[in-house]
Amino acid sequence: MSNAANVRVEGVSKTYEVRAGDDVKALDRVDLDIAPGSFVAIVGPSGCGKSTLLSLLAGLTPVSSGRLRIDGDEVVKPHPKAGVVFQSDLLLPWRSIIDNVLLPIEIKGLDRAASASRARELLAQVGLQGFDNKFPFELSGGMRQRVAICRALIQEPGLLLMDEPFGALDALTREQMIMDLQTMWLRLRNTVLFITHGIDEAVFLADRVIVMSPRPGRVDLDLTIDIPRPRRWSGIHENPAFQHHVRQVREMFEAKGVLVAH
Ligand SMILES: Nc1ncnc2c1ncn2[C@@H]1O[C@H](COP(=O)(O)OP(=O)(O)OP(=O)(O)O)[C@@H](O)[C@H]1O
Repeated sequence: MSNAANVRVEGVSKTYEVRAGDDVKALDRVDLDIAPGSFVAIVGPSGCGKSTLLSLLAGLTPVSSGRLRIDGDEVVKPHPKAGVVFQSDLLLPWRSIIDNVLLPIEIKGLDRAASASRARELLAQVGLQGFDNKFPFELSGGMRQRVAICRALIQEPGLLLMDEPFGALDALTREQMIMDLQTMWLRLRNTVLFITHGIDEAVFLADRVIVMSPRPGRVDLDLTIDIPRPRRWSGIHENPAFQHHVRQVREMFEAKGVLVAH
C-alpha cells in the first residue's frame, strides 16, 4: 500500500491518575520507530501497558510525556490514516453487516454508495460473501471479528492498530484468522501494529517483535524476524528460526520473572 504510515514513539510515558496518591504508571519512556509497511507485534505480560500504547497511538488517550507521530503528524486525536481493531468486535447490533463495514465512511461524511462495492469486496475476501444483509447476532465470533477487520480496512488505513484481535476466538478460528491476516497484509503492505499475548502468533506474523517489560512497560527486546513469506502455520513450530525466536522471547520473560522455567 502506497500510503503505509511511519510511526514514531518518542520517549512516551503514561501515568493514569486514578485518585490522589494512587497513580498507575503504565508506560515509561518508550521509544519506537516503525518503518512504513512493516508488521510489528508487541508482546508483554498482562498489565504492562500494551493496550495503553495502542490507545495512545489511536489518539483515544493523551500521553503524559513524550511524543507520538504518524507520518510526522503529532497524534493528539484519531489520525485519519489509522484504523483500529479491538479484541471484542464492537459491531453495532442494529446495523446489518454491510452497514457496520460502512460506518467509518458515514462518520466521515463520505459517499456511501461509492464505497459499497469495496465493502462487499472486502467481505468476500474474508469469506463473507452473501452476508451483507445479515445482522451481527447471526454470525459466529470469528465471522464478527472478520467484519470488524473489514470495517477498519474500508478506510484503507496506512496504519492498522490491532489489540489482541484474536484473543477471544477458539484455537481453530484463531489459526485461520492468523493465516488470513498474513494474506491480507501481503496484499496491502500497510503498517500493522499487532498486540498479542501469543508468542507464537507474534513470531509467525511479524517482521519485528517488541517484547515489553512488566509494568511500567518499557522495550526489553526488539527482534527482527526474517522467516521468508508467505509463512505457513502448519509446520511452523518445527521451523528452527521460529523456534529460536520463540525461545528468545520466552527467555526474556523468564529473566523478568514473567514465566517460571521448569
Ligand atoms: N483508564 C485507566 N485508568 C486507570 N488505570 C488504567 C486505565 N487503563 C489501564 N490502566 C492500568 O494501566 C496498566 C496497563 O494497562 P494496559 O491495559 O495498557 O495493559 P496491557 O498490557 O494491555 O494488559 P493486558 O495484556 O492484560 O490486556 C494496568 O495496571 C491497568 O490497570
